[in-house]
Amino acid sequence: MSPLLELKKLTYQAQHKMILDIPEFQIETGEFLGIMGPNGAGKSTLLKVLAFLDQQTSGEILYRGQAIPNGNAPLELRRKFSIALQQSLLLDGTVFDNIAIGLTLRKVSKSIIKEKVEQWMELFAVSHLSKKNALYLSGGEAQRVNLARAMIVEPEILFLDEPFSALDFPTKIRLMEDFKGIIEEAQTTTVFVSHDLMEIHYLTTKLAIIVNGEIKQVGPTPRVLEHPNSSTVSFLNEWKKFYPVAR
Ligand SMILES: Nc1ncnc2c1ncn2[C@@H]1O[C@H](COP(=O)(O)OP(=O)(O)OP(=O)(O)O)[C@@H](O)[C@H]1O
Repeated sequence: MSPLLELKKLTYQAQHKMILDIPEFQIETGEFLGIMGPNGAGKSTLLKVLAFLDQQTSGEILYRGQAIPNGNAPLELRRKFSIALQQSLLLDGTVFDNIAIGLTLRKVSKSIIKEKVEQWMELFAVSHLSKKNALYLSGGEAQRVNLARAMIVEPEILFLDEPFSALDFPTKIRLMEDFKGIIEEAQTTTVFVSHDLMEIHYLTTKLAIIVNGEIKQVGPTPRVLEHPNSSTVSFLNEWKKFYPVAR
């Protein structure tokens, strides 16, 4: 069976600089892929290219074995993807309306929208905030609403760019626990950019380490963390001094 998404000979250049150079890479259905690497390594750029929010300079992206024309991913395909960023980018309106937006755009009936929003508000423990203006939420509440908004459309792939990084530690832990249960239940394929080894260790099943725009190591998360290769060992060992998941 073809991978869900596949990159072939992909490059991304900006201002004559090579930002990404990925000869091949696959994302399989159901995996929770972590992307980790130093500042400026190309993680967010890779996420944007994978989600068809930005165009590669050369190479191909295949969805279920079919090459997608660069810069012309059909709306039908883009609607299978959801993205949540570090900044929740909520709109001036109620929590209910913010979570509903993906369904409203898809012209889903009001009764189904109500049913689904209530279901997702409950899963993310924000039902009590339903009528509150989303611009006045705390950071943790806003990120719960952001994730509910991304999940309500039941995406085939969920793309996350550091969604927990601005949260204080207890808020982060509580949301990560809830989120992990939700993703496991929904079995959503997830691509997760993070700086934080604790988040990566707790959430992901597969880990790609990117340095200078190249994927230097990829494999099951425990294996990568326990057996860094010569290109990733210095990056991972710095982290492991403070978060000793494996030596
Ligand atoms: N459109 C652009 N024009 C110029 N440079 C760019 C552009 N897009 C990305 N870059 C550069 O590409 C490199 C990778 O950026 P990117 O944001 O993908 O890295 P990152 O790994 O997500 O970084 P961080 O961990 O700091 O968020 C950076 O040096 C950035 O300045």
